[in-house]
Amino acid sequence: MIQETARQFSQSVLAPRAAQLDREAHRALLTDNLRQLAELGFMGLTIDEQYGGTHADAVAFSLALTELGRGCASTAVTVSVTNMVAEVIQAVGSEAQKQQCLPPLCSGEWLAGSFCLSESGAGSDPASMTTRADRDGDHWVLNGCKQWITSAEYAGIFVVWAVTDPQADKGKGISCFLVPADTPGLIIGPAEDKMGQKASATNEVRFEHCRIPADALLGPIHQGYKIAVTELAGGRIGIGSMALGIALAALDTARDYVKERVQFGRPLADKQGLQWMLAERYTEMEAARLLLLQAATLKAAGRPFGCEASMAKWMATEKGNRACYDALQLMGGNGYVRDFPLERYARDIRVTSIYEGTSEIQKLIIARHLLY
Ligand SMILES: CC(C)(COP(=O)(O)OP(=O)(O)OC[C@H]1O[C@@H](n2cnc3c(N)ncnc32)[C@H](O)[C@@H]1OP(=O)(O)O)[C@@H](O)C(=O)NCCC(=O)NCCSC(=O)C1=CCCCC1
Repeated sequence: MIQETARQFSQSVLAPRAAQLDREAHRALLTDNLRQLAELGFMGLTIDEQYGGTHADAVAFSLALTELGRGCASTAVTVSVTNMVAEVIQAVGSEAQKQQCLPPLCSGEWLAGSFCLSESGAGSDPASMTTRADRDGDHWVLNGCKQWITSAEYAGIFVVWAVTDPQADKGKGISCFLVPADTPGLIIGPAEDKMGQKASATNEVRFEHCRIPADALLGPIHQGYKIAVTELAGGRIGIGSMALGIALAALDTARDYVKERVQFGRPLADKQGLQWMLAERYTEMEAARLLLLQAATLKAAGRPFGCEASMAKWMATEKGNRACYDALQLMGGNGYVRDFPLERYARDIRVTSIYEGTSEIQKLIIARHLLY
């Protein structure tokens, strides 16, 4: 039911608006998409009903993200990150923090949540972050700068990682905090001018003597890094699922095109070389789908799923990029112009093998599971 609802919304609302969102980096349309998705229950998919969530599982989350990715990547990534933010609050938050944050996130009162982990010097290696949280009486004081923060300019709540024990071994002195958007000292920089996913804002977020109460600590003190890597694994299912959706949209467009387009007196679809391109790419995306569903099934069952999530993300994003490349190639010049959506799909999918852990980081995680 969730998959079908996502599919219908994606086809009827997201896809017709996606070109305009892309061309104009159209925040108002994105906002409208997000409000409607919140009403349909997509902002707290795995959150308990008592907090306003949909109480579905990771499999439903994956299926939904694939459908949303087919329609509009800018919208899909915002849904994926906001669900990840809601999940971390549900997983490690106190009862008061859940009551404070989850209903507004799930209902759309807060348009989005932001996940503030990366810094300019701490991307693939987030444990080397330098943002500090220093205790001052009944408060923590945040100082530092986060980069590549999805949705920062319209997020209602920020989950922020900062060093609380600079003397500790690497990764052992980091804690996690909840910071509402209107907190003095939280400063949002201008949005990056990106290659794709243009309607989704990506900002720098600075903390300048940003005072938050002691009870803004999210989860146990100094355990923040473990919380981050655990949540990233779940987020990778979302990003991989979205990449699958973008790739399938590209392949479906190219498949329809080669059936119509006539060259040398026959439809392009009759050329075996082009048939094989489609056969290979659809097969790879089917493999990605099964890996994603395997990772999601393990997560839903409460079993370890980190390696499987990395395998699924690697497959969906690397092969998805290849699928978009080939789909564009199949459409020739028409793939390269904005009259058709292929060039947007190719730009939108590119970042999926970079963010939420690069393909190289996914292989590092997989290799660790295989070898140690
Ligand atoms: C895996 C990694 C490459 C390397 O980890 P290290 O070697 O530093 O840490 P290591 O020694 O592996 O681990 C620390 C503790 O943590 C436990 N644990 C790990 N995974 C898990 C897990 N899955 N579940 C539970 N525990 C886990 C580990 O056991 C260890 O605990 P211990 O100290 O032994 O008690 C990690 O750094 C990583 O992943 N980078 C990519 C970051 C990256 O992906 N950003 C993306 C930022 S967000 C982003 O890009 C977005 C883009 C747009 C959408 C929103 C987000």
